[in-house]
Amino acid sequence: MPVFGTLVVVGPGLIGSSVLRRAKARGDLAQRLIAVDSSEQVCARVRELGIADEATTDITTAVAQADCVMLCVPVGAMGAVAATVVPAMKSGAVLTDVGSTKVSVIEAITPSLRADIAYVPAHPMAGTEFSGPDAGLANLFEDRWCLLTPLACTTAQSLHDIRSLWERCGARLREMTPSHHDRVCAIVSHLPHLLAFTICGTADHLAAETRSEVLDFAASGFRDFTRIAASDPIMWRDIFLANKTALLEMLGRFMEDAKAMGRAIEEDDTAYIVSRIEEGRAIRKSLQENRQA
Ligand SMILES: NC(=O)c1ccc[n+]([C@@H]2O[C@H](COP(=O)([O-])OP(=O)(O)OC[C@H]3O[C@@H](n4cnc5c(N)ncnc54)[C@H](O)[C@@H]3O)[C@@H](O)[C@H]2O)c1
Ligand SMILES: O=C(O)C(=O)C[C@]1(C(=O)O)C=C[C@@H](O)C=C1
Repeated sequence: MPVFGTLVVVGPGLIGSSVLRRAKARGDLAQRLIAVDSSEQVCARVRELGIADEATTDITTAVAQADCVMLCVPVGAMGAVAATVVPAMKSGAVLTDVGSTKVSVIEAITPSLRADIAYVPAHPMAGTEFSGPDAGLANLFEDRWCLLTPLACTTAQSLHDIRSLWERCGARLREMTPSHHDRVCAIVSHLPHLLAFTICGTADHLAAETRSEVLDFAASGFRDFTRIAASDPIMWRDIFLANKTALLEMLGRFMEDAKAMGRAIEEDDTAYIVSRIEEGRAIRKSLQENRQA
């Protein structure tokens, strides 16, 4: 039995097209799949890939047919998209989103909400450095966490249905408050991206200044940073600005710890250096045991 009659995915990029692929592959997420994108090129590609029953730029006509609308656009676009989508939705339908930040997305969407539309904010903690409809994978969410931040306007039925949808995508589910979500993601996702973009920039500037070949020797350690540094600039600009408070708090904590490591190196404090490295190794091991690495 499908969770929804018609599921409309707005923004069938990496995340949206992964949901569509999973829905096509299983057949029990929704009876009918509609992809909506502001780009006609993206819609044409979705049609070629055959991952939706319909792909259109006509957002209001599409969402009027939806039992569930899933917003998969960059977090900075969520408010404007919701302002167009919500008035056109039919009574009793469910609105959900996959944004990487929750407080700002909820604040942006809330002014458009209606009493007869249930809203379930969600965030699948899975992705890659690639974007667009070609980047999606039917198994992207397998064994990954999907974080849900239910609100007063999240009915029990809508929460149950969105939980079922993500379970059928293979995800593990956890519920938390939006502000807790943003602090957690600031440290495990947003700060690592900030560090990756920064270290690549620093190495690149050094190479330019010294006209040297430093980057030619960027083999394994540095290469691992370059994977996430290849991520989409618009998506990450939006996330950094949307989660400013939590991200700056984590950046401050990180800078204190990095300075402490610097002092330990300066002072040949071997015990401190070893204990921090051992902490890092223990975290990697626990992720592996939890099948997250
Ligand atoms: N990439 C990840 O690793 C990841 C993981 C979890 C959640 N997210 C979140 O999912 C969302 C989508 O990320 P993605 O990586 O799939 O992005 P993406 O760039 O692959 O896809 C976004 C799509 O939205 C479309 N779009 C943009 N503005 C639009 C608008 N106003 N109306 C209609 N369509 C519009 C774009 O044309 C594009 O096709 C973001 O909110 C992001 O924070 C991303
Ligand atoms: O694996 C990656 O490349 C990702 O960037 C995925 C990642 C993450 O940082 O873990 C990125 C943003 C999301 O909101 C969720 C997942």
